[in-house]
Amino acid sequence: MSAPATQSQAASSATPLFEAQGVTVTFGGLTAVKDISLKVRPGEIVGLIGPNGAGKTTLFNALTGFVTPSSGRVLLSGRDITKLPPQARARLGMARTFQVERPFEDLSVLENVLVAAFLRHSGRKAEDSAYAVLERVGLADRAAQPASELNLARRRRLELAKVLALEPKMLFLDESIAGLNPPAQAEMVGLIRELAASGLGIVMVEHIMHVIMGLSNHVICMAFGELLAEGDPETVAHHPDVIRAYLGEDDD
Ligand SMILES: Nc1ncnc2c1ncn2[C@@H]1O[C@H](COP(=O)(O)OP(=O)(O)OP(=O)(O)O)[C@@H](O)[C@H]1O
Repeated sequence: MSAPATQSQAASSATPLFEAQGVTVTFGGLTAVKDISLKVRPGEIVGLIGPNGAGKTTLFNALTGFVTPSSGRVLLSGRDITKLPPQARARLGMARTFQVERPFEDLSVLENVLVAAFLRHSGRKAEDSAYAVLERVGLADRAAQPASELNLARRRRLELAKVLALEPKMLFLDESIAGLNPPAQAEMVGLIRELAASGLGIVMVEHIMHVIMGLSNHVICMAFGELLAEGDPETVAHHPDVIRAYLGEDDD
């Protein structure tokens, strides 16, 4: 840590891993997301919060290529990917989970992960990679079990395993924790922390306030499509506009 940064290290830390610049999304006359910007560096977790209908999912979709912004830019390692579809972004190292996990129910846990692992590797290497990912998420002992037999907590971890098998640099997590019981929440929180510590950049949408505040390095709060407040969790949690926006909302 004490050695001076080389020029290339300095350059790479100057360019965020992922960046959104003034992203706006309109549906007909409705502006669902207005002029939102964010940066994510390797190992950093950015949390998106906001009351229902604030535009979080729409922003998330715009960041991951499922919706095209009406204006603004999305960059991965400095490269403009605004117009790239999700599959092309996946090849460049971006992966997302979905709010409702959709495994291939009839396939085993391992086979589900293999489907993704084969997009990166072939033959034995893909199998080794899939096993390694199952170890990482704590599902190795369930490898042979049909996905349909997993409980919700394990289905969430399988969803995560499938995206990790794509070997992303940037991970987008859409409510991976909501709906889980407290022990399963704690497990998922630990897992997400480990993923960030291993150098992944993470953007997460989550309704459970104490979870997102505990995990995020930087929090962005939206309301009516616009930025309401951003900063470290403490600052955002105490921001009067954020408190006002959440009055009457039962977040957890
Ligand atoms: N495909 C679409 N067509 C038209 N309007 C849409 C579309 N998707 C979202 N909207 C509208 O955009 C606004 C933002 O919705 P969005 O789902 O992004 O909010 P959210 O913060 O994710 O809400 P929640 O927390 O309830 O999931 C809402 O008014 C919604 O009705």
